[in-house]
Amino acid sequence: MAAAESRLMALLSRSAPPLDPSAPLLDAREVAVEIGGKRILHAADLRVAAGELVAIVGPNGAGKSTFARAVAGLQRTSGGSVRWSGVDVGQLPGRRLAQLRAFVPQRSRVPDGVTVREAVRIGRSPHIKPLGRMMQADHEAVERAIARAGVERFAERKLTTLSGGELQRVQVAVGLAQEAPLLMADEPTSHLDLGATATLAKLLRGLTSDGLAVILVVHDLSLAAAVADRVVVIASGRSVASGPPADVLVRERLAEVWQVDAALETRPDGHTALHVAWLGRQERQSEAFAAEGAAADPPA
Ligand SMILES: Nc1ncnc2c1ncn2[C@@H]1O[C@H](COP(=O)(O)OP(=O)(O)OP(=O)(O)O)[C@@H](O)[C@H]1O
Repeated sequence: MAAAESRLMALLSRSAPPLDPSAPLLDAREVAVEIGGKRILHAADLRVAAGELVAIVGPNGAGKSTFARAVAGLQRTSGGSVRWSGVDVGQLPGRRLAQLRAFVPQRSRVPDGVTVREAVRIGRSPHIKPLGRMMQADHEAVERAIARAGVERFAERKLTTLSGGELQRVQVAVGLAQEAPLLMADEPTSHLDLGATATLAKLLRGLTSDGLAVILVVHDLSLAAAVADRVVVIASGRSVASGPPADVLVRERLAEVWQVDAALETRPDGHTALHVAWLGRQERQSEAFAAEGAAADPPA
């Protein structure tokens, strides 16, 4: 047998090592990523267990999406380790990985001519055998995902005709149809209005009540504080803090990482708010001085 042929046979027959149910669902340590010879991610850690919702937060360009893609096995790493139920991500063939985690991307290519229902069916494909057909259970999973993400109303519409918020909910439905034990979503609320954001927050929390794990990359810190069991802060390509939102999103850290004067308020009834000095103390003072000056100046 030619060498290339035997390599192909080995690849096709490659079976992944068995998962270790006692290991964390996801255990990522000191993950580093280089793109085009440039270090994008230096060292980021993330551990997630079943039933947990972990929010990844951090400033623009900090490396959150790169980290999420790296742990999902969608981005080559240059250092550290990523293990899913004890197995190195590099040893998990694509279909196997797709049965462990669903990934809802921040942006995705919208193919021409595909309806919402067809897109959600594609999300179910990791469960369909190669050259196989969808079974009754697969159709049911697709309909469940469509209903749970609240996209029934436009299920027959073409993806290209949807608004940004509608498309985002469809992407969540595509992820849900995968019925993986962990759902990762990169900024799934960036186009959603207040009500749709609250609905999605309840949906994600509901998944954890069903024993699933959720990783949410999100900018809205008050939302992160409301829904997450833990937050991981990424700054300049490193995870710099991890823990319960009230412990991590403290005033000093908000000032250090986001350079804003802000404080998170978490009330016992579950309401959260981020109080931000939007214009900063100095600007507000100088504005006050300007106003005082204008009042003192006699009209010309
Ligand atoms: N393919 C690429 N080529 C070059 N640079 C890249 C590439 N992908 C990401 N980067 C850079 O890596 C850094 C981290 O990007 P990433 O998208 O992970 O940040 P982020 O924290 O998710 O940002 P945001 O909150 O703005 O979405 C950014 O400076 C980005 O420009």
